[in-house]
Amino acid sequence: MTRLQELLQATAVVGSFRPEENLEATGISYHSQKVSPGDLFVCITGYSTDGHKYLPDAVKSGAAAAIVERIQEDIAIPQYVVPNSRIAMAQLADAFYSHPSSKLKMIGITATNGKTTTTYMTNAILEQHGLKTGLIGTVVIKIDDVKIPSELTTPESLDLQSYLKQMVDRDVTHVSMEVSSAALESHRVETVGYDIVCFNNLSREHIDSHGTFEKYFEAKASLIRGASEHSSAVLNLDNEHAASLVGQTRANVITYGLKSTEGTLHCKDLDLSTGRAKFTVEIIKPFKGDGVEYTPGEFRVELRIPGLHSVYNSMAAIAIALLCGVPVATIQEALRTFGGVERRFEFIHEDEFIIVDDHFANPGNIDVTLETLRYMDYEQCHFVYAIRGNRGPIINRENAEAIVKWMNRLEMHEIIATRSASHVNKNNTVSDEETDVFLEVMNEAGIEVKLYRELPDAIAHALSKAGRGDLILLAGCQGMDPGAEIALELLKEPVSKQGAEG
Ligand SMILES: CC(=O)N[C@H]1[C@@H](OP(=O)(O)OP(=O)(O)OC[C@H]2O[C@@H](n3ccc(=O)[nH]c3=O)[C@H](O)[C@@H]2O)O[C@H](CO)[C@@H](O)[C@@H]1O[C@H](C)C(=O)N[C@@H](C)C(=O)N[C@H](CCC(=O)O)C(=O)O
Repeated sequence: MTRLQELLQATAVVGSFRPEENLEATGISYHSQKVSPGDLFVCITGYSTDGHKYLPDAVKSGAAAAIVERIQEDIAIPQYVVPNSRIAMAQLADAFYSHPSSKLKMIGITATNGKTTTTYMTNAILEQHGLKTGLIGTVVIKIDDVKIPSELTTPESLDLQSYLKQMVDRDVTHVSMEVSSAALESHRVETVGYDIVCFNNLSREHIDSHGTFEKYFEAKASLIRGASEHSSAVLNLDNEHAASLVGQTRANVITYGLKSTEGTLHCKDLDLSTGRAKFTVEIIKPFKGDGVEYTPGEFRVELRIPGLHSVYNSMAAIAIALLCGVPVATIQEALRTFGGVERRFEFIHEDEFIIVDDHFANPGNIDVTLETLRYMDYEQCHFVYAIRGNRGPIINRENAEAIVKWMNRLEMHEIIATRSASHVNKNNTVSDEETDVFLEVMNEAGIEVKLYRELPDAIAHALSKAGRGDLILLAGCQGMDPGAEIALELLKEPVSKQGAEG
């Protein structure tokens, strides 16, 4: 319980209605269905509805006072006016939970692709070092050994601060978290004091919610630009957007790159022939980590997970771990055993032929996945693609163009596609328009498309063609992701029939 007057010091109150001096807030809430008696209810003007409309419901559930952008005169509880409720909520939550991020080593990672893998890798290294860790991201919220399924990539500020408080209470010291552009734009991480921020890559995803690519970049860049002089910014020099931020932050900048040799860390002698990466990390410029001073030198790294994208993700995780003072031998061991995240270039079968499963969400992701094939030794690739649904034809055109670009480079002339809705969740159906734009791009490029109604038939076709040394790439299959499951099931029995095309 916190005295409301004290709590309100945390934010800029510009007006009030029926203010009360001695009120106590038992909690904070922003959804009318989650209000507990005595709560301070924050009315948020949302994208789809307006939280002010739900103030009567919140009062019925016992809200004692409200934060509003506009006074609701017909509601008799004390109301405090703020210019922006989302910012106010972030500030109030931070104060209510006693500023938990200031008691934790906070690592915030942003990127279009690889945020989940990079946070998982970072967390794996920190755990290998014997630290008590927290993890916040798309898949899970991990509070030491307690795991809670995630609803968003980056939680709403109130939930985030509550998780951080629970981490403090359980003696967690280091937190790796994914920071989405949506979260940055909607002030979810406004009051989080990051010790390390990282920007790995940027490509055209989520532009729909930001309007333009520039706005999307600006949202992501704000994580780096807003970092304090006491923090470190880890930037990928090979990505022009990340590199452009080098001179735009007060943070101590640590850079990495495969192509660029100008930065702090350089990845060289890269071997991707088995798909799994082996490389040397060269410390080019001296820098400081927690309790350690690094001088120029080098060390070898072997990843269990494949792909060029994993190399970039691991370079980010290595830079972060070094900044946290984790010994090189611990980093090497953690990365050698790190098993990866589901559906991120996941080897699901390795025998006479290989089957790789990948979520393939956007052009940036397609680029890194297909570029990995360029370095791998295999006979033929059988490419099964589940056309993306529910995101409109623009992203499907861009995805198709990215696929064509790489199919040409890889000299692949056939793609096995499916628009089956049975394999996607209810929010993710594939429209005719989305399918047509894909077929149009393939047709223009002279690529033969074997279009199957059902994913199992498409996979069965690939399996019937696969020979010794071949690679089957299962790509796409958004939603319930049973592509891998179907393939493994089909492998148990001889393929008797090919599916119905059409
Ligand atoms: C576009 C966006 O960011 N939307 C988020 C936003 O929703 P909103 O502003 O539309 O909220 P709203 O539905 O209009 O409601 C307004 C207010 O009324 C309240 N309300 C609403 C209904 C009701 O019955 N009672 C009630 O009190 C709501 O709690 C809210 O406070 O605020 C909500 C509450 O925090 C979020 O759940 C919601 O995320 C939605 C589900 C979402 O899909 N967000 C995506 C875009 C997102 O954030 N994605 C990123 C990942 C992107 C990436 O991978 O990079 C993420 O971090 O997850």
